[in-house]
Amino acid sequence: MHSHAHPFPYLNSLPQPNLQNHNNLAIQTLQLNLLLSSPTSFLLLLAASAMVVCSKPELDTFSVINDCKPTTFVSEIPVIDLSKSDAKTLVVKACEEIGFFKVINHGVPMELISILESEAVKFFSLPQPRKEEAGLANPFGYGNKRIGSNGDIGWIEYLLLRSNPEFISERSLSIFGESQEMFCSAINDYISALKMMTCEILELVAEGLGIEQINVFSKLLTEEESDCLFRINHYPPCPDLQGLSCPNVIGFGEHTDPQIISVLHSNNSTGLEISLRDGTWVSVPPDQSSFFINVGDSLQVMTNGRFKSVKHRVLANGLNSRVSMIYFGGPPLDEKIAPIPSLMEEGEESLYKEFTWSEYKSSVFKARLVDNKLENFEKGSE
Ligand SMILES: C=C1C[C@]23C[C@@]1(O)CC[C@H]2[C@@]12CC[C@H](O)[C@@](C)(C(=O)O1)[C@H]2[C@@H]3C(=O)O
Ligand SMILES: O=C(O)CCC(=O)C(=O)O
Ligand SMILES: [Fe+2]
Repeated sequence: MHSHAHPFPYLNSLPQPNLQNHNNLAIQTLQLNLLLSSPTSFLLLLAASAMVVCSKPELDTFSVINDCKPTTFVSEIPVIDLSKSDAKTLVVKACEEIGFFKVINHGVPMELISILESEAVKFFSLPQPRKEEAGLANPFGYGNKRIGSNGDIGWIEYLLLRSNPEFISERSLSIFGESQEMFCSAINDYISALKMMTCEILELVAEGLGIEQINVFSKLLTEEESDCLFRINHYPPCPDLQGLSCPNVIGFGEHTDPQIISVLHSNNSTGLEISLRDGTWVSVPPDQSSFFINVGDSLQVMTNGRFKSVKHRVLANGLNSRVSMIYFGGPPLDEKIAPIPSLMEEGEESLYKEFTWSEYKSSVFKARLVDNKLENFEKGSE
């Protein structure tokens, strides 16, 4: 089960970028040297390498976090080894206690991840008008600073795509230009590897919860009409933060993901933070060889609140370029989102009204990031 054999024919035909340290250590060092020796060349280098350069007036519109609190790196992020027999118990524990965990021994080939990430970096390095040819995110396409359509902004640029192969090939020409064919298969293979791993995790969840039908969650992602999304986020370094003492800017404001589950990979940059049950924000140490899993709102509902979707956010900074790729596992539009009957104790009632994913989704997409989107779907609310 853990040696997923995917044929990735293009892997050998591509130059293999070394993304171990894909935070451009070299570029960063160069930037620092240039800044000291020649501020003009420094700015030119940034314009060429960092794509979106922030200017002071623009920065005023972003939420700069400069409170100098030391970053708390959480030590207790659960790490689940998918090849171990205790995985199902640990996954359930992590979903109950934090709604967030990291998986290792996941079976997704590192080359697949690296290739996609380096293609993404190439895309984000294109001139702005070229990136906009990908079509502006409303909601799908290239987005820059605006997140959603209700006024949220962040220090971010991104590609938001449907995860089905037809959509990817339809959009790939405008997004990836000449390298589209290879890229298109890399992205489709990445998505199918992620889907397979996500289903494996959801089956562990079902087993760990003692549900007989172990594909009760995973089947929602494998159905033809599943509503899964794929997102690549880029948080460029924000040079104007460099003079500040403890500089951070909101890259992606706090929110929960509305789907069932989200699977995140990032380069070696910090920035992701999760909110623990006591409300403290903790920074998630990056790990390029692992995936991070978020419980989404829909899984919260399907477990009648036993699992809680995790609040998270991303802080960008003055130095590092963060690249993250997230697969969002969503059910078909007409799927009823409701507690799994076998999970309910005798006499236990659903905490939520009846609704479909389509109804939830339209409500979510009218909301701001920070809003508690499930509130209107709780029993007892208007
Ligand atoms: C402000 C928004 C962006 C978002 C749709 C929303 O109206 C509220 C939820 C946001 C979110 C968060 C998780 C995913 O990144 C996302 C694609 C999703 O399904 O819900 C985004 C939406 C988006 O960026 O369009
Ligand atoms: O970019 C990240 O690391 C997380 C972004 C996120 O939470 C999202 O896209 O929903
Ligand atoms: Fe998210």
